[in-house]
Amino acid sequence: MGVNNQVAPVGIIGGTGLTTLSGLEITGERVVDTPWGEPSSVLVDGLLGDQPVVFLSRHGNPHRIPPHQVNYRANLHALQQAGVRTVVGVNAVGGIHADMGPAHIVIPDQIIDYTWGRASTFFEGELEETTHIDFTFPYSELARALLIDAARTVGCSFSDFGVYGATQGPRLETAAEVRRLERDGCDLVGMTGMPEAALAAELKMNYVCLALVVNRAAGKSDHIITMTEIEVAIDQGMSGVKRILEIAIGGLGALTPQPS
Ligand SMILES: CSC[C@H]1O[C@H](OP(=O)(O)O)[C@H](O)[C@@H]1O
Ligand code: HPA
Repeated sequence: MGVNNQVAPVGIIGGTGLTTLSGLEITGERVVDTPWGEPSSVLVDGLLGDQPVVFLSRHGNPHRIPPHQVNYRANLHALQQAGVRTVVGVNAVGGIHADMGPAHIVIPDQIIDYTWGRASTFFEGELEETTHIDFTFPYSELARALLIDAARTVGCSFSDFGVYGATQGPRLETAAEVRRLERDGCDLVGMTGMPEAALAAELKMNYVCLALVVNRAAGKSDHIITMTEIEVAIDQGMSGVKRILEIAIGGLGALTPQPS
């Protein structure tokens, strides 16, 4: 994996708080279908600066698809068909690590999957051979480096590491569940990180997560979690997420696909 001069569109999957991407100069919208069903939203084609982008809203637009019912396979397949080689998954998360409070941005380096019952692989049905992809490093290190450099330039509060614990949802966790996640080594908790990351890897796409902490995880503050505090953190932090994307996007577009 490296960089080249051929520009491919970058896929951005927007999550909670990023149903549309302001700043994207929209050039078109496509309703697409895939062998795995319909993606969550239309594909929005546009330019972020000079860089072609394909934007997809993970929970639909308006936000209506809960995390356990997102058709992750259709979303990733649709982006691949659109020529995307690199995908940025933007995620709202709960912070477990003490330094990861509301409006903090995290570019995680690892993930633990606690989800169940989701369609989590393209390798099923009548196959010619069994395939086991390597998933040691679930996020593209080159893409992470670009986001980390961009976050430094923005000067926002961010962490360049973090283990994302992907829970089933749609309910939030109990305090004891969060303590277990912490013992397991999770720094963040969200509901959509998997199988999105693994499906991108199966398609040999570069995948990276750009996470915005929108609340302290259950039991990690002196109050229960409210949608109001989440909305406040989104208002405070999403502008930083967008600035990071704007700065990193050209470099992300130049990344080549993962080697076979
Ligand atoms: C209380 S908000 C929970 C909701 O937000 C996150 O979505 P996304 O990762 O798409 O930004 C989380 O995973 C849940 O789906
Ligand atoms: O606390 C949380 N838990 C799971 N997913 C989340 N998405 C935002 N906050 C959270």
